[in-house]
Amino acid sequence: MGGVAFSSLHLAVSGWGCVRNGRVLFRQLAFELASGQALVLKGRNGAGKSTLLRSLAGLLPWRAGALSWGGQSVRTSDAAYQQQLAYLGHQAGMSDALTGLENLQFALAMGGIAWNPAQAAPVLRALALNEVASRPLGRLSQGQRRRLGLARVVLSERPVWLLDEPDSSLDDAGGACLGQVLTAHLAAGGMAVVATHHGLALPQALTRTLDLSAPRETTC
Ligand SMILES: Nc1ncnc2c1ncn2[C@@H]1O[C@H](COP(=O)(O)OP(=O)(O)OP(=O)(O)O)[C@@H](O)[C@H]1O
Repeated sequence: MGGVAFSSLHLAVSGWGCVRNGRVLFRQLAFELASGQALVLKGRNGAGKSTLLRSLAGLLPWRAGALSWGGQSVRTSDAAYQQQLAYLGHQAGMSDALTGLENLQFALAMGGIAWNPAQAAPVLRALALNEVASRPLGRLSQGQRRRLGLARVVLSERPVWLLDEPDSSLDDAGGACLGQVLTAHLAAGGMAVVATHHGLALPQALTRTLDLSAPRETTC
């Protein structure tokens, strides 16, 4: 699929805690990721997977903790940190009126990336989007929308992927595509934090799992 190669990246989270509706979802949470590594977030509905991802993306406040990128302490609002992130939430964050391709072009332009058809073609092909990407998003199925969201992440050229249930609505083939796309990203030196209720086809040696269900003080 080509794409950008990353190297010598390091993300560290320590003492991380989030509160929602006055309830502590987790505290003293810690993990580190280096180039080529993934953290899979597991846990029952409401355990806090989305909250953790959104707090790491700077979309929700966190109550306590420290974050470092490349050995330097950062805040989630810092541009230097934000520029590393590709976040995929439950919502696609795309316009139903625009076609899939137009949505991708717009999202990439917002991230300062010029549309490159030669670079986009293999990604669209790998995600089986060739036939549907020229249709308005509003006429696509949930799984097709999810694949477009993944295409946006892949084409973002960002090293840190924060993915909230990227496998939702995907069929078996889509799940396999997701595994390939993630594996290629890790092989290129990227990193990922991925929430899922299912199994992801990821290289085991490069993947750790953090279960937010039971413990309130979690180190990984
Ligand atoms: N918009 C919101 N406003 C207030 N509280 C919320 C909101 N969204 C979620 N919560 C609460 O925050 C807690 C954690 O929710 P979160 O969405 O992070 O869990 P999750 O592990 O991602 O769940 P799921 O597996 O269902 O996606 C839950 O108790 C939930 O009720």
